[in-house]
Amino acid sequence: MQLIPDTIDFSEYMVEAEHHEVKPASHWLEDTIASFHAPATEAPAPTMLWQKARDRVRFRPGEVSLWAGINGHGKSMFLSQVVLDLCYQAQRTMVASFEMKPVSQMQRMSRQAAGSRLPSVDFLETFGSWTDGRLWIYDHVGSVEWRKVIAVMRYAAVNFGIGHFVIDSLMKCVKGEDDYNAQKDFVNELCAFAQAHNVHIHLVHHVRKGESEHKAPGKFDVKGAGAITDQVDNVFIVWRNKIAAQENNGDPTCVVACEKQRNGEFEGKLGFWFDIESQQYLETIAEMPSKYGVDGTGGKKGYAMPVRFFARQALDMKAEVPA
Ligand SMILES: Nc1ncnc2c1ncn2[C@@H]1O[C@H](COP(=O)(O)OP(=O)(O)OP(=O)(O)O)[C@@H](O)[C@H]1O
Repeated sequence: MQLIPDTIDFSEYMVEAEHHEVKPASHWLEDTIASFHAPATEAPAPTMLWQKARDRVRFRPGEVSLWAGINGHGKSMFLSQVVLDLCYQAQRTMVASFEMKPVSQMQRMSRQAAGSRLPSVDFLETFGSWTDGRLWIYDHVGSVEWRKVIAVMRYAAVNFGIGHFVIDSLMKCVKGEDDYNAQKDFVNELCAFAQAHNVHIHLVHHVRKGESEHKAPGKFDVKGAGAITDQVDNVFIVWRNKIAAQENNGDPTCVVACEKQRNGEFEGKLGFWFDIESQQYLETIAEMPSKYGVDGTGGKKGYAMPVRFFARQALDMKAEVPA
C-alpha cells in the first residue's frame, strides 16, 4: 500500500484540460466493433468475485457507482472487500476515506484478506508487499472541499495510473446536507472525470432516515439531490439484515441490491452472510472464510485461493500488476 500525503501541492491538478471535438461517427468504428466482438485477449471489466455477482455486475471504465445505505450498515466494510477483489484482479485502486484512518482501513482489509480475526505478522508483511502497485490511500481524515478531491484523483490518475477510486463519502466532500446544487456539481464532475480518464469511481453515500432500519431502503431513499442517482451509472444499496442475525433464521445478514446498472442487464438483490471473525462477506451460509492468495502463487506457502476464485482461475485472476 502506498500513501498519498496531503502535503503535496495539488494546485496544478485542479483543472481538467477541455476537449471539444466533432468527428465523423465512423471514427468510433473500431471501438464499436470491439464492444460487440471483444478480442479474446482483452480482459473483461473487473467485477466482484462472488460467484453470484461476477457475471451480473461489472465495474466498467468511464462509470460511477453509488454505494448507499443506512449509517453503520456496512457500506465501507463491504466496499473494503470489493477493493480487495479489485486488487486481486490487478486493478490499481485508490481509496479516499474521509471517515477512517489509513491504519484502520488496512486493519479491516488485512482481516478480510487473511480470513481471520488475527492475521500473523508473516501474513501482514506478505499482504503489505502484495498491495504495493495495487492499493493507494489518500491520507486525509475529515471534511474536504470536493474540488480538491478531484485534484487528488487527477494527480493519482496521472502519476500512478489508478483505474478505480473509492470516495467515502459524498457528505464529507460537500458541506450542507441541503446544498443540492453542490452535490449535483460534484457528482457531475465525477462522471466527467471517470469518462475523461477512463476510470471507475465508487462513491459512498447515505440514505434518508426511514421509518425503520429493518426495512431495506431503495434508490429513492438516497439522501440529497435526486440528480445524484440520475447521473451515476450504477446504484448499489447495502443493507444489514439485523433481524436475520438476531434470530439466526438462515436469511442473508447483508443484502446488496443493484438498483441501477446503465450498461448491464442485471438489477436485483444479492444476499451475503457477514462473518464477524474475518469480516468477510460470504456467499452462502455454509461457506467458511478463506485467505486470499496474496503471495503471487495462488495457493502455495499456505495462502489458499479463496473457494470463490476457483471457477474463475482460467480468466487470469492473478494478472501481473503493470509496472
Ligand atoms: N451485515 C453485517 N452484520 C453484522 N455486522 C456488520 C455487518 N455489516 C457491517 N457490520 C459491522 O458494522 C460496523 C459498521 O460498518 P461500516 O463502517 O462498514 O458501516 P457504514 O455503512 O460504512 O457506516 P457509516 O455510514 O457510519 O460510515 C462495522 O464494525 C462492521 O463490523
